[in-house]
Amino acid sequence: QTGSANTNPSDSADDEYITSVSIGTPAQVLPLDFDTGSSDLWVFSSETPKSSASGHVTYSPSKSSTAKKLSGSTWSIKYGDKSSSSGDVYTDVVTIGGFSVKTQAVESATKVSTQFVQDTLISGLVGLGFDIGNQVSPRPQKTWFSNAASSLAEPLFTADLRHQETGSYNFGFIDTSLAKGTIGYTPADGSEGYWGFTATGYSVGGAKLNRNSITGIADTGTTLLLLPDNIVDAYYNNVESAEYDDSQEGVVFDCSEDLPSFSFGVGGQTITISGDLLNLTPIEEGSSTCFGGLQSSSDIGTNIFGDVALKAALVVFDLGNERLGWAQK
Ligand SMILES: CSC[C@H](NC(=O)[C@H](Cc1ccccc1)NC(=O)N1CCOCC1)C(=O)N[C@@H](CC1CCCCC1)[C@@H](O)C(=O)OC(C)C
Repeated sequence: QTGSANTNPSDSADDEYITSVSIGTPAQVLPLDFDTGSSDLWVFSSETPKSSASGHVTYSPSKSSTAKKLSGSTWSIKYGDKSSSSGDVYTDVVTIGGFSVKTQAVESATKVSTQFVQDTLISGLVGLGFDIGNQVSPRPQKTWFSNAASSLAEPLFTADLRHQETGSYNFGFIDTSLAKGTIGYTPADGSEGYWGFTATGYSVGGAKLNRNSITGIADTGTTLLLLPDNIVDAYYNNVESAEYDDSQEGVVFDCSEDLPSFSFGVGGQTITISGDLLNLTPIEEGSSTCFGGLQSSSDIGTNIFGDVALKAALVVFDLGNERLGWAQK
């Protein structure tokens, strides 16, 4: 068996990607953000304070004949951007891209931080990280993918995120036609709950790849490509108008500048992110100053190959073989 779900950028900056998920009987369809950087499936629900839930699609377990309360279980989660949520837990049928998991832990939010209240485009997250990262207590729950894996044709999923167009999350199969290049595989380290891996080097503007290990995570839930300062500086030294903007907390530049590409080596392949993918968006509507898709990882403590990098590739999250595959798109 397999599953295939379309995913769409939330806004003109591709800030996040939205995928429709069906929960319960009859199906309640919610727009969720698939996040390989976390391992909890949680939703805005009938238990979320009305003031916080305003403008959001919500899940009502009481309206689902297959919902069951997981009594005594609670959850609480905090993300890299300091947003947070918490609540209690139900199990219900969850269908993604036509594939159903009958008894999936659906974490219902009784509290959500301001960022989530304001982001009315999503009603929660589907964590696609490793089960060890799940935040339900006293008994951690499995992710949707972990529950699905044993029934899928192959225990893997692919992410095909695209700039300002519809992409896909495919489960149980690899559609190689989505990629131009060969898929290069490298070991994935799930010990922290994320999809960790090591890139073998980088280059700017199509120059020869210099060799230096960059250890980081493949994270569909992070907008940017976040790398060490020395690499960020090496890139922006080629962008004449680039400067650090304190209020934007990142490097900005003239929107009119042609940006060089950025490449990194992984699994014996070279993934090249085109210059236009590295211009994220004007800092404000109509501004001629733009915000860079490549920024420093120094205040996070880990390098993150987020959506800006993932948009350049077809990425295979291969749980069965504990490896990540990358192919140029
Ligand atoms: C350095 S880690 C920062 C990362 N967040 C982000 O990347 C958020 C995602 C977002 C987009 C739109 C609206 C709201 C939030 N974007 C962000 O901080 N941006 C500021 C810079 O300009 C680009 C947008 C993050 O916390 N990712 C979470 C998932 C994320 C999904 C959206 C809701 C908030 C939580 C997760 O992947 C995570 O914590 O990863 C860990 C391993 C770092």
